[in-house]
Amino acid sequence: MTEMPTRRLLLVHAHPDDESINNGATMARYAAEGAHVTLVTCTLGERGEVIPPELAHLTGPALGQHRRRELAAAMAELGVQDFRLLGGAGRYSDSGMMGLPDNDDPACFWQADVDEAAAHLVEVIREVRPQVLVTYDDNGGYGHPDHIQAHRVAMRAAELSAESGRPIPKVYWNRAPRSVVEQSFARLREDLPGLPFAKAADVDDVPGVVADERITTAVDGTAHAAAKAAAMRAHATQITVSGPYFVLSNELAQPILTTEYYELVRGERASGERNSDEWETDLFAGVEELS
Ligand SMILES: CC(=O)N[C@H]1[C@@H](O[C@@H]2[C@H](O)[C@H](O)[C@@H](O)[C@H](O)[C@H]2O)O[C@H](CO)[C@@H](O)[C@@H]1O
Ligand SMILES: [Zn+2]
Repeated sequence: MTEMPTRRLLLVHAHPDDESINNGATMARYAAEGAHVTLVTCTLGERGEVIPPELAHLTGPALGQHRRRELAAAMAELGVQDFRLLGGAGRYSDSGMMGLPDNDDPACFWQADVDEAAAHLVEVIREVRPQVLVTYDDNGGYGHPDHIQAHRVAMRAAELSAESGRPIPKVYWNRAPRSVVEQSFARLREDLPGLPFAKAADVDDVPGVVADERITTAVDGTAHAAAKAAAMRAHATQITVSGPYFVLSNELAQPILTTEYYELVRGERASGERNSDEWETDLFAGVEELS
């Protein structure tokens, strides 16, 4: 059995595309640096809207299988080889946007038993033994049921791991500092006339936007900007990219962030001081001393 790399990162996401949007630069950077990056995706996004007209016929399981191929293509762009579906392909289906009757589908992730779903994730944690876990905040970033459930399952799995004597040293939520997002949108509004997009989204449309003070960690992935954009392009049913900007099927332009931001919610900041002005610059900072 080949020796696992010293540094091991586990990310838990709701649909194919979330990993590239939220963490594409971080994943590419750590994979390039030799860390073991494991992605667990909870559904195949079977209820997603489809952007390209020539693919508009794809719905349900056929869309899910297509998005599974998009995910594999995106992982190739990021250099990530370990990517899995929670409980195996098709175990949990896309729940649709909050409030829709789709949310009541017994097979959808929103209806999943959290402990049962977390047990599938604990199996991955026991195998990979990650020092760092990344997931969404308790609102799933923007209130989508699958994102909220992914948060609940990831945090429950971290709790179960700790209870069994295998705590994950550091747990982070995806975040975006309001000042950085506001500056990015100011540039976007200036550039908008030259883009193939008609409208800009609002700052608060960006998942996980919080006051700068909530941010603990900024991972500079600028060197991997091209890989992140290519990974987002690979999710062609969901994302259209133009330069440093993208739209989802709602056609509202957003900036592609290549420094990606996090809030440490379990474990100790490397500096050992909470609320210090200095942001961590490495998710693994201090881990060696911890594990
Ligand atoms: C980024 C993300 O989580 N996308 C989800 C989301 O898709 C959005 C949804 O279709 C919405 O109605 C559109 O306006 C928006 O543009 C889409 O991004 O929800 C889908 C259904 O659950 C999911 O498949 C998709 O991955
Ligand atoms: Zn999603």
